[in-house]
Amino acid sequence: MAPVVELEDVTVVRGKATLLDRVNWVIDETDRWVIVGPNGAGKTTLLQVVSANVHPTSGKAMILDEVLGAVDVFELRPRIGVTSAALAERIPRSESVGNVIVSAGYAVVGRWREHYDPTDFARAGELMRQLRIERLGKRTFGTLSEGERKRVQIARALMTDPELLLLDEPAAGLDLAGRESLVETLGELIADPYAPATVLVTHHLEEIPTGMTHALLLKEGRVVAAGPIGEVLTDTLLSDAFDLPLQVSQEDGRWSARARRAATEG
Ligand SMILES: Nc1ncnc2c1ncn2[C@@H]1O[C@H](COP(=O)(O)OP(=O)(O)OP(=O)(O)O)[C@@H](O)[C@H]1O
Repeated sequence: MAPVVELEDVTVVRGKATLLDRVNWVIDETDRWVIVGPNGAGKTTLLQVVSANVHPTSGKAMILDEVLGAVDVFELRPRIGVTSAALAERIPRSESVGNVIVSAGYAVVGRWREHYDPTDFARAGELMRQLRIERLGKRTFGTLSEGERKRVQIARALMTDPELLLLDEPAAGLDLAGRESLVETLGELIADPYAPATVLVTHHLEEIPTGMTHALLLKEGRVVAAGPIGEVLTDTLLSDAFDLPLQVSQEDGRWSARARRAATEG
């Protein structure tokens, strides 16, 4: 089975800045990846490459069997579900939740005169149930809480039955209960063997749902480590990525990290 994503020495340069530096990465169909790294490490840039929104300056990016640069990205993008703060900002606040979700089929934000089939609405309804937002269908996006908005965006990202799902900091800005509830829902989603290959970007290990299989650590545009999650989220590698002595723990499939306390005398 061909990988869903294959990056070979992908480098992205803007002016004098190297945002990604010779990144090699393979995502297989059943993989659920988490990308962790400090602010400015290049996480969002990496997701932009994988979502066919940024082309590598050099290197090769193969996404869903297509080579970036040699494919019509407008055909490729509907095959990839994305949630990000930047995308959320483009959603009209006056749009109903149902329309925010169903309009993903046309890759538009803001429903206008597109035609939708009853199956589209049935699919949107099913996703709203899965994301536990079925009661919000008629509400406008602008009236939702941050947690509800995140769920609507995930439902929208899944609307086209994507082959790849990219979640850029899905739990950012949520309170503790909201985070825990969303992390639980994400865990349920990715536990489905038919769920698409998934990549989740986060700053916080506490936001990693159970069932994530792999992790990639980024620092200054470079991959510090990539592989099975248990081999990557270690004290040593995470401390290296964040330039801070860290202690990582895992319990019941959930992760956390905190600064290691300096040894005290006496
Ligand atoms: N067009 C650009 N020109 C120059 N530098 C850029 C440009 N776009 C992004 N950068 C820089 O590239 C680096 C990587 O940015 P990116 O947003 O990918 O990081 P990130 O890991 O997602 O960060 P954060 O965790 O803060 O969201 C940052 O230092 C950013 O300032």
